[in-house]
Amino acid sequence: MNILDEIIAHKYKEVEERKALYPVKLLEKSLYFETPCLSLERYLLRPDKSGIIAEIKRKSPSKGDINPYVSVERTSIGYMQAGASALSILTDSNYFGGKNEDLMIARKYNYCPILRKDFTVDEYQIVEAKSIGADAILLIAAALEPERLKQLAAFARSFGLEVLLEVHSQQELEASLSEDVTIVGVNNRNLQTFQTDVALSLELAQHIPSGMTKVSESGLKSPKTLIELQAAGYNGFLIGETFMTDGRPERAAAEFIRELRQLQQNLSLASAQA
Ligand SMILES: O=C(O)c1ccccc1NCC(=O)[C@H](O)[C@H](O)COP(=O)(O)O
Repeated sequence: MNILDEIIAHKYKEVEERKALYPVKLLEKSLYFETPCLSLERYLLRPDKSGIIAEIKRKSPSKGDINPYVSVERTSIGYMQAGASALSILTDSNYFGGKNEDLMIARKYNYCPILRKDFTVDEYQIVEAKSIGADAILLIAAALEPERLKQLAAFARSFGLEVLLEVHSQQELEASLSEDVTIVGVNNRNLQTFQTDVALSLELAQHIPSGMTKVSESGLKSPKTLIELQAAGYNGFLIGETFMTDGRPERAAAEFIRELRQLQQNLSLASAQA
């Protein structure tokens, strides 16, 4: 069994337990339930922003502990002050050390789109995502049958949540697209080997229908790589480890974004002179 299959099998059990503990009616009483969502897609396309979705990730199956005692309040505020476009909060506890409260803290302190990064397999988790203040959810093509994925995407949209569809191949992409998906993420991490390779994003870019917002996910370590991805049509960049392995993730993000802006400025100067 690969790690994704293991995570998904565990998630089905976890969701059944949560349904018994916190019935949907209880979730619907949340403070955030009636609040309109902020559009992740719109923020990723804003020219004044970096396109970076900065992630809070305490641990992972590939790396073990990364930053287990991170302050979500300080880091999320710092990420946004550094120029991130949005936040990604891992709420899976068993494999990533996250919790719903992390997202609720990020929501309390930031006015920006928040992606609930979890392994969504059931409508219950979508109601939960909305109730804790998320603006978007992740649906992973490798974890769901295409028809099931489309049902969940439609359900998410009915709550105003946007969907980031995560794919690893052209086949997954073609099988999972629907009118409810406008943001496609290519995950550069091979979940069998845990190796990351940005070449996958560069290769799949041409197969993502125009009009979709493209996000490259995982293993993004340098601003130069983002410049290359931008040239291939990517507007969004999901970054976790590169920031979280620094004792001060928000400082790492600020340095990264400063360097990115400098590279972008050099490029536009060069093209103006040409
Ligand atoms: O990160 C892992 O080890 C992992 C293993 C199995 C499923 C998902 C996994 N990661 C989740 C993510 O998608 C990443 O946290 C996200 O794309 C950011 O990646 P990175 O910048 O490399 O931390």
